[in-house]
Amino acid sequence: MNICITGAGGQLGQSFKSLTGAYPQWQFHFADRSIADLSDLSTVDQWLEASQPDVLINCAAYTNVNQAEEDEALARQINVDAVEHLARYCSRKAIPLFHYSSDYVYHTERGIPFRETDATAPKGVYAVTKLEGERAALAAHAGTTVIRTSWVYASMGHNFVRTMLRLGSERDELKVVSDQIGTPTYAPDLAAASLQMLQAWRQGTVSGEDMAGIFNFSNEGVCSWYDFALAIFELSGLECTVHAVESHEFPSPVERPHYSVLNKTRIKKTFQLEIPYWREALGRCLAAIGQ
Ligand SMILES: NC(=O)C1=CN([C@@H]2O[C@H](COP(=O)(O)OP(=O)(O)OC[C@H]3O[C@@H](n4cnc5c(N)ncnc54)[C@H](OP(=O)(O)O)[C@@H]3O)[C@@H](O)[C@H]2O)C=CC1
Ligand SMILES: Cc1cn([C@H]2C[C@H](O)[C@@H](COP(=O)(O)OP(=O)(O)O[C@H]3O[C@@H](C)C(=O)[C@@H](O)[C@H]3O)O2)c(=O)[nH]c1=O
Repeated sequence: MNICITGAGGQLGQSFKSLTGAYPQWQFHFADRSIADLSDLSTVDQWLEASQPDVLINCAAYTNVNQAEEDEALARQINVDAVEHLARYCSRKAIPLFHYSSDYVYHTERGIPFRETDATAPKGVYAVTKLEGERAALAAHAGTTVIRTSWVYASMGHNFVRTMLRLGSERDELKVVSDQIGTPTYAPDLAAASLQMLQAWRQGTVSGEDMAGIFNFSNEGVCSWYDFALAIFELSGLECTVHAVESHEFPSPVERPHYSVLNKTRIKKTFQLEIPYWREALGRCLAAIGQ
């Protein structure tokens, strides 16, 4: 089976790369932006033609939440138009498409872990385009699997863990928001779960129909960004005093949700997944970084 993966240079894309050894029965084809540029669909089509996917996994996205406010056209091109294009291709070929979305699409004041069927109310260009991208993909191809995830980090790339380690080594004190609650997701755990889903489908324990649609996924547990920062410094042994602040004390052009914890019952039950606790996953990430 040919598994083709876009956005190979990102956190999730690289995490898939690190797991290929566990699936010797499958052939993986990775494309970063230099091979398949989602803002130039002819390069995407050429790569698809050459690699002939049996499954397509889209890890490419415009993910800079603040910058997206100024780059709306590009964010929409990558997070919506290109996703619809990929979904149309998968529909024509009758192959599964895996695509990723964000906890930021929910953004309502529910205060109970969000189920996939709950109302959405995204704020800001990034979150709005992520929701539009999900909808476009699901409308174009019934065999689309959308995984909504949150607070993704890895030992490489741009993420909160690496930012905290950098700032913590430069400063004695940091201010971190304590009124935004969610769950971190270690990118290799998300990649591993995605491959377990495909394996269940391939082995016939889960049908293509049951694999399609929207699923939430994050690590287990709940924390604020402040708690997350404290854990990063505690587990890495780096000394830095962290002050809990409210969101308005860390000004940003985009409002983040105060609560975006995901209910993961659907993915756990459908695929019999055991999901690691966020602090344990953070420990593995810090070990991989060498902290
Ligand atoms: N990061 C997070 O906190 C969260 C991410 N998600 C979603 O999970 C998915 C994976 O995110 P993650 O791996 O963390 O994100 P990253 O930002 O680490 O990776 C995104 C990748 O997309 C690539 N990309 C951007 N523009 C293009 C383009 N025009 N053509 C081809 N590739 C492009 C980037 O390439 P380059 O390296 O060249 O810039 C980058 O490698 C995304 O759908 C994201 O929206 C959901 C919730 C949280
Ligand atoms: C660096 C820093 C951030 N913060 C706050 C800002 C923000 O509310 C929170 C996290 O910072 P980030 O820059 O990682 O935030 P952000 O880029 O909004 O992270 C989001 O990225 C997109 C792609 C997603 O889909 C989301 O799930 C989420 O991971 O911490 C502080 O309070 N103090 C700091 O020193």
